[in-house]
Amino acid sequence: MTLPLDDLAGHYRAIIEGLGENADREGLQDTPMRAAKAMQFLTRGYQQNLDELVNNAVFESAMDEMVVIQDIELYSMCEHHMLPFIGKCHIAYLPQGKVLGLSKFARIVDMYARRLQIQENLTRQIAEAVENVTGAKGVAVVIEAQHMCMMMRGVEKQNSRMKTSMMLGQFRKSQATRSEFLNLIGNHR
Ligand SMILES: Nc1nc2c(ncn2[C@@H]2O[C@H](COP(=O)(O)OP(=O)(O)OP(=O)(O)O)[C@@H](O)[C@H]2O)c(=O)[nH]1
Ligand SMILES: [Zn+2]
Repeated sequence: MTLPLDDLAGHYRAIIEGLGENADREGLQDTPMRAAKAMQFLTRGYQQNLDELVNNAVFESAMDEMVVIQDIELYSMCEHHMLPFIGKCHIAYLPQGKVLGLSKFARIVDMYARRLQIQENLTRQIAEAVENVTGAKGVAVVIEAQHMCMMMRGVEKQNSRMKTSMMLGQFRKSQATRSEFLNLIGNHR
């Protein structure tokens, strides 16, 4: 399902005028529709769902050791200011009979990142999705990101990063499992 763009473009025109600009001047004539398409792209996660995305790419496997997918890049939009936050996501899971197609981890990250988010909820949603799809004994997700709302405006801090983690199942119960994961992703960086 794709939402109609004309309404959104009209709202962008109002924003441009609200800024005191002339929406009809040459450089801005196509901007409302362009901006509407860009924003729809940046929030395309609303048009996706987990079942279609995974597309049955869950495979039987006797693998029962930790699997880590590291440094999945992430572009999201903060729900407070509608400004980007950008970073990396690391995912680990302990399979129990089933493994998930590698690309699907990145697709899950994107589906939830490409919405209006706060980093904490994004972290939790990714972890729960991986748990649901794989039935794993445990899932861990760490996100480290920089928020434009803190860099370009507000407190204007250029170097701070936010780290969030969500530990489910064995990663929550066992300090050793958690440490193994954090060591593997080099969490001292
Ligand atoms: N916990 C959390 N906070 C976030 C995230 N993205 C933005 N924020 C914060 O949301 C808060 C909104 O605070 P408000 O005081 O309502 O808004 P504001 O006046 O624009 O805040 P300042 O950014 O401090 O200027 C700010 O502290 C932001 O830094 C996020 O992903 N997680
Ligand atoms: Zn913000």
